[in-house]
Amino acid sequence: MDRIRIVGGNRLNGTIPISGAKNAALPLMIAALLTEETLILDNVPRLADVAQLQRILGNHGVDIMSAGKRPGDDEYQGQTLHISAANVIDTTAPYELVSTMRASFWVIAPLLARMHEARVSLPGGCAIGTRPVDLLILALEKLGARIAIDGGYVIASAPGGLRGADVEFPKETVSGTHVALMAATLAKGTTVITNAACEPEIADVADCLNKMGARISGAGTPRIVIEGVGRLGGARHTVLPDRIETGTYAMAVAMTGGEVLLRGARPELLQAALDVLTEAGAEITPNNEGIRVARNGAGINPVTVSTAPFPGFPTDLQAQLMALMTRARGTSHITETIFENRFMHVQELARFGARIHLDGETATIEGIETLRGAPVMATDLRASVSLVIAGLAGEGETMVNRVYHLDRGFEQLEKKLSACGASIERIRA
Ligand SMILES: CC(=O)N[C@H]1[C@@H](OP(=O)(O)OP(=O)(O)OC[C@H]2O[C@@H](n3ccc(=O)[nH]c3=O)[C@H](O)[C@@H]2O)O[C@H](CO)[C@@H](O)[C@@H]1O
Ligand SMILES: C=C(OP(=O)(O)O)C(=O)O
Repeated sequence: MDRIRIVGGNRLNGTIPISGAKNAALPLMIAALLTEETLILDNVPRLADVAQLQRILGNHGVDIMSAGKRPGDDEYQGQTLHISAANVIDTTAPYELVSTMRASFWVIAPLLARMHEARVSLPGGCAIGTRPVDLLILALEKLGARIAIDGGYVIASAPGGLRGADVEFPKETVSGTHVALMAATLAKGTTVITNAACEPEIADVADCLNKMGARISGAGTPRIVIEGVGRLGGARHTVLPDRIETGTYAMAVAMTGGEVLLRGARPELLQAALDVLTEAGAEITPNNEGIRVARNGAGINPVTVSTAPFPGFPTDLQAQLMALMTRARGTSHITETIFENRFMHVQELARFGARIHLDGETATIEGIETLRGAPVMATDLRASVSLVIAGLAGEGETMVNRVYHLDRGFEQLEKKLSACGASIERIRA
């Protein structure tokens, strides 16, 4: 497996283009199953998860054409996918394909809504907690689906089609909201989702569904109303910029010092994280090209932060913030409220000399002046990139093993960072 080698100590200076959001691109690709017409998606990031979802959709009989680059496109330009689910030939999503990626389970919603049946393996994904799918099943049952679990598969059917209903989530769930939203677009009658997740990726998917002919209002708020329609058609939609990639590079700059323009980033997608970075001592300046992040001279201030659903501080930036705080001038506290076991990076950050104490869902980080490079490995995507951030500041060499996880969510990470002066390279297996 490939590895990433970093020699720490360089400041970051330059421009980093921000890619399309993984967590919007995946449900948008899945939404193509709702129509026999072609859905065209622009700004789709080139990621392992996108490639894996292409395989999964291919197994259902979906045709995906990826348009090549045009003259004038730069090397970071996202791809354009033409996705056509004219003929769904198989409503089963098998274990071998679904087990590596959480979001692939969500195909259950469009398959049920359009084909009235689905057989989908229980999902895998990042090892950050138990991650049940009970709330997704609850939502589909509310919409009239019959569901059984057999041999590790969720078997769902709705012989006469789904029916609109009130779906009230007992806790906010991004996956539950995506599934309920997609399923309700083709249900008979009106669906009202309450306590819906408000993440920007949900609003982006709803925007695209509306372009396809759906009738959705309120996406991005806790109450979404969907009036079911008989069919959806084709559309063209651009994936919104990745707020987690944006926050990750902003933290990398705050860690190393320097000044970087995060091109194409949108501040309103991650205001809570930008506020924390300002408190930590970074200068954040949104402009019409993106967000400029700088830290010149000043040290890193400690912070106290709890993760929370949008618009709070995202759990997907928790590990990166923790890496940054290992070098703060004082003691920080970070509480993880979304996933019960999202601290796999703690023991790996300790290899750099970081001082972190875990007590239940709160980590106490005692900042130190100097991290030292080390061989490290992580078992999930955001934990892996937190090790890259630590490596960029660590004295000497860091080797990040198992980069498979990084490739799931960060497009051309080593190229983007080395273009800004980092000493970072991929060592191919
Ligand atoms: C592909 C994608 O978009 N992944 C994101 C999505 O994950 P994901 O959609 O899995 O996250 P959810 O919002 O659904 O999960 C939030 C919490 O609800 C729990 N839960 C969820 C569903 C369920 O049926 N039962 C249940 O108990 C989960 O275990 C977790 O503790 O949102 C998370 C929270 O912002 C992010 O960290 C992930 O990057
Ligand atoms: C946890 C993540 O992904 P997934 O939900 O696919 O595991 C993530 O994007 O940080």
